[in-house]
Amino acid sequence: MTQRRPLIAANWKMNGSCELAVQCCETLSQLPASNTEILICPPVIFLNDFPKSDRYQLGAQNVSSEVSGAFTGEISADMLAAAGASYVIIGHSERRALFGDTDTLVLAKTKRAIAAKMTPIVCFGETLTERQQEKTMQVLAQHLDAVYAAHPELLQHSVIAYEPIWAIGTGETASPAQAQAVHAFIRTYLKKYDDAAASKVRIIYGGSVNAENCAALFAQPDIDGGLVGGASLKPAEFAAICLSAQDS
Ligand SMILES: O=C(CO)COP(=O)(O)O
Repeated sequence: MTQRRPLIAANWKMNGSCELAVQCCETLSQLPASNTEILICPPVIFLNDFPKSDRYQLGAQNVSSEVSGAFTGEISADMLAAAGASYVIIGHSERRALFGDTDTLVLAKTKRAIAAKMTPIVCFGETLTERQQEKTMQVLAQHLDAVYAAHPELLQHSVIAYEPIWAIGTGETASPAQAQAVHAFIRTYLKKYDDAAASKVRIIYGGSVNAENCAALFAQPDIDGGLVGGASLKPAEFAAICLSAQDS
């Protein structure tokens, strides 16, 4: 890791309970103070089950692209911020694949999050077929362009998550070298939008991160933390992952 502040984010997806929230707080509150930023993104219904703490921040897993109005089932950026979310995950591959989150929506949601003073964690990643066809960088470039080409000013307010779709929930992680190569590509590519912001932006890795494989990933120069799914539902393992980021 580098001079950029490490960020370890838990994406609970549609899992968890208020009991897990309580357990998670207790476990994280025992961690020694450090420079690592810890973030929990539970289903929004549980945001209020987390007591305020300087050990962790809270985030959401999605946000409406609209400000307010007749959008049944949606939650606006201002509402999430008022509920205590300081981050929001945008464009997760599950949203893109299952809920129609297009590049256009990802851009609109990113703008809304920033306008509400939240930090968007904007997710990008290739499918297995795209990787096998050696199209990873091309696909990423296209999706990065969709958000940042016309709006380079958004980059300084963003966190980027690289989540290869073939590594999500499969137990198959990108090797540290594979992940580093893509993170370095993303950082270099982003320099054309804003050189200073590209050096500073945190690029976190997601896809089967666990307590065993995290140290080698976090030791890579362009990997600034992790976006953790399954392993974040086990408080002790998530705490171990957070500790590992402190040591790297
Ligand atoms: O999608 C992810 C985080 O957003 C990764 O999920 P897993 O850690 O369960 O593979």
